[in-house]
Amino acid sequence: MSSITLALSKGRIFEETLPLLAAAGIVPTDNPESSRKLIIGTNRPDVRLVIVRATDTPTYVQYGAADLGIAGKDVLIEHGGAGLYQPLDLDIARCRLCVAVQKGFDYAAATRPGGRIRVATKYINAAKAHFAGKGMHVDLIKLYGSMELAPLVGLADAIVDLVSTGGTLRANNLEEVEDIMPISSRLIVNQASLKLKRELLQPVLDAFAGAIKP
Ligand SMILES: Nc1ncnc2c1ncn2[C@@H]1O[C@H](COP(=O)(O)OP(=O)(O)OP(=O)(O)O)[C@@H](O)[C@H]1O
Ligand SMILES: O=P(O)(O)OC[C@H]1O[C@H](OP(=O)(O)OP(=O)(O)O)[C@H](O)[C@@H]1O
Repeated sequence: MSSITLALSKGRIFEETLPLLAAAGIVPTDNPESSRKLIIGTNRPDVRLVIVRATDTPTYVQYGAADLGIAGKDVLIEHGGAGLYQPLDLDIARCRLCVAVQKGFDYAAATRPGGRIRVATKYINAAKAHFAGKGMHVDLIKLYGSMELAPLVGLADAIVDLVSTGGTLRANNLEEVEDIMPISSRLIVNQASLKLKRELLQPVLDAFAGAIKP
């Protein structure tokens, strides 16, 4: 029997995907927050979930280890999108990619022509494209999390990070100085799976499309 595997990350993407799964008649048998299982069954014998790190989701789908998955646009930009079909913006896990600095830092002066700043980020590709678009040279420092700390301890002048409520920036005496782009999560599908398993995948894609909040 043919079956489909959906790659999801724990936390906000899993939580916000539950209603979409329900619309497709799919109910997970375990909650990854309380279970240590990485492969989770569903009420449907032909559908299973694999629980991966958010940044790994496109890789599982690209290589066909999962037929489909849900990943943030931020993650997709860094991955590059090779081998992936991206049919739907699910409009979940919404936030925005921003440049932020410590309050009081003169970003306008530091970014004048000829200026050079150090920028810490997990989002190297997106940051590179943003500053290249402004015609600026920046020194990028790759971090894997807690970017907000970098300007506070002199590691960088600015960060490129995700902002939602702004609470994390405020708590760390930082302020947003540039809005780069809105971010939400997209459905991604392995291109070969879409051809070979269309009969199983299409109803799931259609149900997700119908369940997206207007
Ligand atoms: N504060 C936020 N509000 C809304 N959406 C967010 C927020 N932070 C991140 N996201 C979105 O949710 C996705 C998953 O975020 P999550 O925090 O679960 O993983 P992560 O910790 O960024 O990734 P990893 O575990 O691989 O380091 C991100 O890729 C982004 O698109
Ligand atoms: O504007 P806010 O509402 O404060 O949200 C912004 C924070 O959310 C994300 O972190 P997340 O909560 O995912 O933590 P993690 O990256 O360490 O998992 C992001 O990296 C910011 O730190």
